Amino acid sequence: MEIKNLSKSIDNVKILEDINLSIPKGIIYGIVGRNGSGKTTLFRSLASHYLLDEGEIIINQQNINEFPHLKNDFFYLDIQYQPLDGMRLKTIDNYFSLIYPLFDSDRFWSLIEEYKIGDQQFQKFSKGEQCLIIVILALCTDCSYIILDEPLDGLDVIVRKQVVDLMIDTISDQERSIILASHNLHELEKLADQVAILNNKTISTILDLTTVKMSIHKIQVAFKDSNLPQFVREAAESIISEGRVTTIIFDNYSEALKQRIIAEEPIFIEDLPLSLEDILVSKFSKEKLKGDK
Ligand SMILES: Nc1ncnc2c1ncn2[C@@H]1O[C@H](COP(=O)(O)OP(=O)(O)OP(=O)(O)O)[C@@H](O)[C@H]1O
Repeated sequence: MEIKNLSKSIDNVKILEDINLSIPKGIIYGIVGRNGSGKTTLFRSLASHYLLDEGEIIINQQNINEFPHLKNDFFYLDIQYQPLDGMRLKTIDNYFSLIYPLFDSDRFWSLIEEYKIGDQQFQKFSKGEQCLIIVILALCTDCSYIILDEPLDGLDVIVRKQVVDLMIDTISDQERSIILASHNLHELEKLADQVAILNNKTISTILDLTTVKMSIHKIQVAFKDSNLPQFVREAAESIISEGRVTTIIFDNYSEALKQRIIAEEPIFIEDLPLSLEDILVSKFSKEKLKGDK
């Protein structure tokens, strides 16, 4: 799917401006943004709940406005409008079978049984159970693009794992993609293949996490006299010191650089796991860091 130059205003206020994204099949694509940055507006635009002011959405080289059947390729339940409240599972099954002619009812009931979900009106299920049901519903449609708004928000570790397993199952045939919003970077770093940052009404950065994680490196180091060698300062993207211990993020870390640091005889040097937050720091902090030196 290609999103080209998408812009959207609500009540004459520009919410999204010139969004460009390319979302391949078979991946989990994260959209990160602060509260109010426009994630839900983007999702409503993709799901054709909103008309676009400008731009186009292209699937297989076809504009979805010119080929309206392609709009059925998006799964998006706008839970702010509580679309399933009042429905029991049987009604939900009937409803989805009506909307999506290829809805797989057998699979729906077998997953409901597998995840031991009882039968009651949708609004009476816990948040985690509601989330599981929504992901199960998405999985049982034939939609290629499954949009989930904060799917793991507030779930305990067990339900979170169940939802994540279902998501991975969903994309495993390489025929579908999951597009999910989050403001929780830790959540996305384990899950998403690519992440787009929504900031100031537009996509400010797109990160391919697999590639990025190979080049960015985080270490903790301490030197006897607390002073960092100048070459380390110059190579670093981010430096945070607490007493003698300094945490450093490098873009383009190499074995040669590591050996050069070791040659300075630090008291200790240790590799640290890299988080998505570190990646963002490394991408955005260079200017600030230079100013601090
Ligand atoms: N129907 C509406 N009428 C007026 N303003 C709206 C409407 N929907 C969204 N907005 C405004 O658009 C901006 C983006 O809202 P949106 O819900 O898309 O953000 P979000 O990134 O999903 O936020 P959150 O992370 O808090 O869910 C906000 O400033 C919001 O007030």
